[in-house]
Amino acid sequence: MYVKICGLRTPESARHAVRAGADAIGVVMSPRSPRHATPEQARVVLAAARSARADVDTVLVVNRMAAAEAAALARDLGFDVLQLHGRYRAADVRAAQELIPRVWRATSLTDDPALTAGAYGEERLLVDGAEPGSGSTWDLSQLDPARLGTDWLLAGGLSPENVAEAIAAVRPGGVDVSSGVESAPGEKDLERITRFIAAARQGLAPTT
Ligand SMILES: O=C(O)c1ccccc1N[C@@H]1O[C@H](COP(=O)(O)O)[C@@H](O)[C@H]1O
Repeated sequence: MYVKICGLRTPESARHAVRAGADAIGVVMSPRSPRHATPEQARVVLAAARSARADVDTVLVVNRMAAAEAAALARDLGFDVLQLHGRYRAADVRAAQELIPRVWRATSLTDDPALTAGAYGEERLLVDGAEPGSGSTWDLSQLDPARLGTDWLLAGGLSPENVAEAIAAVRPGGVDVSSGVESAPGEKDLERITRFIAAARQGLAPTT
């Protein structure tokens, strides 16, 4: 099970997430998010994550930013992957891939009821709730995993307490969390990060 811990802004939280076993770490650059990072914070987080494990996937997460602008930002800051939230077209994904080949498309059943993995040429599809980064859960029973293959990522309101159940329900290739591993908006809780990764990997509900 591939695990991404998102919304990191400090070197301590980045190192911790990677040492605890995260496959990917995310930095959010979206001014309305409580996790919005500056370019300098992004550089520090990337260096810390890579010092813990050189081959960790580093992901720039943006919301409704022009795709070419986001791709240039991801390339210039040295991210491995660009995660696009918003209503993009296949042409936007292709344009972004000219600058950074690894692009993940994040969408929801609300924005894209006919969800199909790879439909826009993205490396990975991330299926989220309707409000990215809100921590809100959504109705997984509305999803038809048969359309999604095996490599898609599930997000939206996941936490150490519910991730095992969510995985059992829809069998994603990976999971992504932001709010659910925080003690307050934008404040990562290292113990919750450890518990989330363990629960996702073991498929067991963790004890509190
Ligand atoms: O985390 C954010 O603040 C954020 C802001 C804007 C776009 C995406 C964001 N995060 C991504 O949202 C989902 C789920 O987040 P949560 O666990 O429900 O808080 C996840 O893909 C994050 O990468």
